[in-house]
Amino acid sequence: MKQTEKTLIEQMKISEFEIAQRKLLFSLTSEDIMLLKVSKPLIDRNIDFIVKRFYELQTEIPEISLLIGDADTLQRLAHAQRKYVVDLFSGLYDIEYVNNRLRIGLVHKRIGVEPKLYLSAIYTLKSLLNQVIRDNIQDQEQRVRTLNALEKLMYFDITLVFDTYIRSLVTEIEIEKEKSDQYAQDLEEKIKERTNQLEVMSRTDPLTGLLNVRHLTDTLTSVLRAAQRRSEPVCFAYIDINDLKKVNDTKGHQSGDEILKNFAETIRIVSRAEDSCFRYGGDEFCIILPNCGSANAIEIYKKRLEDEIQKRSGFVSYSIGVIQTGPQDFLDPEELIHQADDLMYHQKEQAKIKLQASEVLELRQKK
Ligand SMILES: Nc1nc2c(ncn2[C@@H]2O[C@H](COP(=O)(O)OP(=O)(O)OP(=O)(O)O)[C@@H](O)[C@H]2O)c(=O)[nH]1
Repeated sequence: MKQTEKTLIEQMKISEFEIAQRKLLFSLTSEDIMLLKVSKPLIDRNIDFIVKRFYELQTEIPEISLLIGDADTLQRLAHAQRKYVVDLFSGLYDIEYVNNRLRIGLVHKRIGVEPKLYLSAIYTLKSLLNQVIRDNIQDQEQRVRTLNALEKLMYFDITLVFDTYIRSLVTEIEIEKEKSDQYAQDLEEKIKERTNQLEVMSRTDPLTGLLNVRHLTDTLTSVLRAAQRRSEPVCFAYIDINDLKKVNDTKGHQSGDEILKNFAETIRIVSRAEDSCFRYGGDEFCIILPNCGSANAIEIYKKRLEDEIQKRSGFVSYSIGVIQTGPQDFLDPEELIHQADDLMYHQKEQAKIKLQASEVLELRQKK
């Protein structure tokens, strides 16, 4: 249920029982109530004087005068004060009476009437009422008991006003706390998001979007451990683009970049979700192929790679070295990388020798 759907009395959890308890707390008896009720005609006769004098005294205090602000507000307040004085001597201090007192605390908090100003106003009002009672009730015993009853009722009222005033303060603090909790939560989420972005950035090669070499050894170590537990083979492929320097020198560095990006995309497309693709650096790439033997790596993976190259860019020449480790004995990550690199280099040399031989043959045939 929304706060605005509850009355102030409900919000403050003040029941008939609670009102009776509070009356008991101040020894506000039915005899007191009777005495106040009996004084009603006397107060009614003097009400204009009481309210007028009350505001004369109140507006002499600069702080209060400033708070009241203008003649219309003063008139509205005087009207409310008149009603309060009448209520004080109504003899009816029920739920509605309590609700009106509770509302005062709320309004005071809202418009910034400090407790000291409220208490001084109550003191002024009580002095004026006491004066009227003293001047007009001849019977000494009745006069003393009426003054006493009025004092008890005004204390009863003050507690109600303070209850809502304090509750308003607490609510304000709770709202601020909620706001700052929300702010802290938002901040935490932003930091988490930013940390994730930074982590992804720290793991990614900016040109190709593949993983960078920083995490190669760690990834390889955990893949090898998992493979060891499951007795599965792992293949490691080391790839180097051929003659990238020539491309850079003849077509420009940007063309070289395009080749690297295109090749990285090709690797990504042909790899499975469980494969990890790295740009090792420069024009070198590595792929970890878990649960894959070298026959599959060469017959299936390499074939898919070549098909995709054909499909995408036509031609890019590369050298590749694929080393299988496991499922029984496993090389350590450094050795695996080293062997794959060696094999790639050997294949590159072989290809160069083959190319040179075919160029010599071509030249001879031309002659
Ligand atoms: N465009 C471009 N070129 C790069 C980048 N990183 C490295 N290179 C170039 O790639 C070339 C790699 O050199 P090598 O692998 O020694 O030589 P290569 O020309 O590929 O010849 P082989 O490897 O012997 O086939 C160098 O010329 C580097 O400048 C890059 O991010 N962008």
